[in-house]
Amino acid sequence: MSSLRQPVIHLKGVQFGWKPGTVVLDIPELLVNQGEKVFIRGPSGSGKTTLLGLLGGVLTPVAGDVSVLGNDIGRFSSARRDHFRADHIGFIFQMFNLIPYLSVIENVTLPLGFARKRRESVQSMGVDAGQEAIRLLNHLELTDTQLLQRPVTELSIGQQQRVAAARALIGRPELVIADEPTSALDSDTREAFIRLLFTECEAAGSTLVFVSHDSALEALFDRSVALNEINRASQHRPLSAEVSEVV
Ligand SMILES: Nc1ncnc2c1ncn2[C@@H]1O[C@H](COP(=O)(O)OP(=O)(O)OP(=O)(O)O)[C@@H](O)[C@H]1O
Repeated sequence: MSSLRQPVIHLKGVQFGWKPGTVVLDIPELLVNQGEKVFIRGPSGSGKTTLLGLLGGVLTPVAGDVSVLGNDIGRFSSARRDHFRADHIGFIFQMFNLIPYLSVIENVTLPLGFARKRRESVQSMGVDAGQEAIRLLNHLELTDTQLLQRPVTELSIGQQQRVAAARALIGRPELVIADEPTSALDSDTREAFIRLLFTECEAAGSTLVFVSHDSALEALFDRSVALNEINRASQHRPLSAEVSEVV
């Protein structure tokens, strides 16, 4: 059951370890409200990507609740989590994960093939998938029509990053998760990208969780969360022996 008043993310008593007896994350509570743009910072190896894996239902906690849009996704079956992720969450990965043999537009429309809800969202706008991809790409300042037909491998890193953002945003997912998508860019380009991303998240009503170790970016966001401050595991407290490995 979901309602507009529920937070988009609510982690409660969440623990995760990659191996039995080890703990990477031990987070008593984390709340992110609808429409917030939250920056999560932490040094390399502090568990930022692991946290995003839990939020996206790619990983499941060994203890606690991972509630996304009012759904305790840690208790979903793997297939249900895959559907939930496709329908409700847009990801921007550090390495972008674009498909090299597809064109720019095909890369952007790709998630719609797996996500009925996002497909319907595009249909409800009275446009087709290709038109919506072009609209988003134009908003992200990729306007050269010839470039949009080309394989993504022919694009610069900054251009690929904006393609990855358009792919995450298409179909207006409620949650957009970005994992260090600016690390390959200079600081001016980084900030310009983040501002474009904010504008599009606001237009779509999407909540944004953005992870980075680059604290120069945090002032741009509504809120900044230091992972080490909310994560008791950063004090190297071992998990209880009965905790089993998470696959
Ligand atoms: N697939 C995995 N199997 C085992 N251990 C892992 C795996 N992925 C990450 N880890 C470990 O979990 C810890 C947190 O890693 P994670 O990638 O979440 O950190 P991070 O904060 O995102 O780092 P970075 O900023 O370098 O990307 C590290 O000690 C890492 O070695």
